[in-house]
Amino acid sequence: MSSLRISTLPRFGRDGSAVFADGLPLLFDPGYGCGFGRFSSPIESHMRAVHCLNGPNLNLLGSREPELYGSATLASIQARLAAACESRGLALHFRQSNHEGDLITWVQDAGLAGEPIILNAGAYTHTSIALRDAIKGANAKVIEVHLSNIHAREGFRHHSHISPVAQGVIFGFGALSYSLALDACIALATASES
Ligand SMILES: O=C1C[C@@](O)(C(=O)O)C[C@@H](O)[C@@H]1O
Repeated sequence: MSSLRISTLPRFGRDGSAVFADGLPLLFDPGYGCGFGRFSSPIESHMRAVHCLNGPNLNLLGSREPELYGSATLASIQARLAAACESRGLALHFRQSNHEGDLITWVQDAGLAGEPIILNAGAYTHTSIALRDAIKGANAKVIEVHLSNIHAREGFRHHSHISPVAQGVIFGFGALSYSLALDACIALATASES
């Protein structure tokens, strides 16, 4: 799996100079091989994989309270993220479980591997101190997502145990929340390495 490059990859001519598919040459190299001529700053990230973890009842998306969660199924969200990841050379580990312990194990594994997580913990968002501790304990980089606007709903959904240990939170955009979270993951990884 190649590392992420938010650009076309250059080809190398016989003389060793780099040229993009559109004919533009590599204009500068800041010393670590990721300076592309059309950009003023390095734009390479070494992020190789993204985890998308989904909690209880999200397997029912599509038929579950569509007025709140929309008509997209979890499989269609997975397909959309997989295509976006593939086009960027990233592996996607997409999982769903109705069991808190599964989510904790997956968060630990991704966190210890240094790989970012897009996390929709479902109702565990509002109840699970154990999940919060897993994020903190494994130093996991988490972007919390929700399909619905949890702050426009019942009071018990307004508190999240995840938010204080997340890098950021995206909610209220339906299935688009996931795509926005992936963009945020990539932007954060890119920024942290430039
Ligand atoms: O299961 C869910 C879905 C949810 O996480 C969302 O994506 O909007 C919001 C939670 O409050 C709820 O328990």
